[in-house]
Amino acid sequence: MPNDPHLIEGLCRQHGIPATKKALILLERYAALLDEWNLKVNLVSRKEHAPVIIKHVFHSMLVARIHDFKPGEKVLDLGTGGGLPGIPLAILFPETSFLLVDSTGKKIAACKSMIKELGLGNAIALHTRVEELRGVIFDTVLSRQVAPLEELCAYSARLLKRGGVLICLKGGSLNEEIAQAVLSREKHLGFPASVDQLPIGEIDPMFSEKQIVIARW
Ligand SMILES: C[S@@+](CC[C@H](N)C(=O)[O-])C[C@H]1O[C@@H](n2cnc3c(N)ncnc32)[C@H](O)[C@@H]1O
Repeated sequence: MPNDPHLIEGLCRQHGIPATKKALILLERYAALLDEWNLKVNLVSRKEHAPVIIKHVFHSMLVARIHDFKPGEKVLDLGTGGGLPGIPLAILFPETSFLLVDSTGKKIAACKSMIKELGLGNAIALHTRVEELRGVIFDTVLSRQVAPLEELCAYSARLLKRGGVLICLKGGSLNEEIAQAVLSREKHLGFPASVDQLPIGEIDPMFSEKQIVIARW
C-alpha cells in the first residue's frame, strides 16, 4: 500500500513526537525502502493491509513518547529485522548511537543498505546473535516483537548499564509473561526490579492490542 507523505507529519504533531522536516523526509524514504526491500527479503508481514509508515514506522516511533533519547546515549536494537524500531528512532535522534543486531544475515544486509541510502551516521547494523555480543554496554535496549520478556531480560541484564532500561514493543496479553520475567530475575542478575506496561491502543485502533513494556533495574 503506498505511503501518504502527510500522514506521518500529522501523527507526529498530534502525539508530540519531535520530528524535523529532514527527519520527516527520511522517515517517508525509509518506509518506501522497507516496502521495496520487503519484496526481496521478508522484513515485515506482507499480508497486512495497513501502510508500513503507520503500522511499523510510526509504531516504532512511539518509544519517543516515553523515553528521552540523549546525545551520546548508546542504544541496542535487539532483533531489529528490517530496522525496527532502530532506524526510525535513529532518524529522529541523530545524536544518539544505535547498534542494530539480528541473527539473519539477509535482514542485516537490507538494514546496511537502507542506513547507507538514508545517510544515517548514527546507526550501525551488525549480523550476530545477541548472545554473542561481548565487551559493550548500552544505556538502553530496545526490542520489537522478538522474544518473551524473560528471554529479553536475560540478554539485557548482561548488556545494560545499571540504571538503564529495556523498552519492548509487544502485543497481546502480557500479564503472565511479565510475572514470569519478574519471578526469574534472580537468574538474570536481579533484572528486572520492576516492569511497567503502557497500552497504546488509544493512539490508533491499529495498535489496539499493543503495549510498550519498560523493564528497569
Ligand atoms: C519477528 S522479527 C521482528 C523484527 C523487527 N524487530 C520488527 O519489529 O519488525 C524477530 C527478529 O528477531 C531476530 N532474532 C531473534 N532472536 C535473536 C537473537 N537471539 N539475536 C539476534 N536476533 C534475533 C530474528 O532474526 C528476527 O529478525
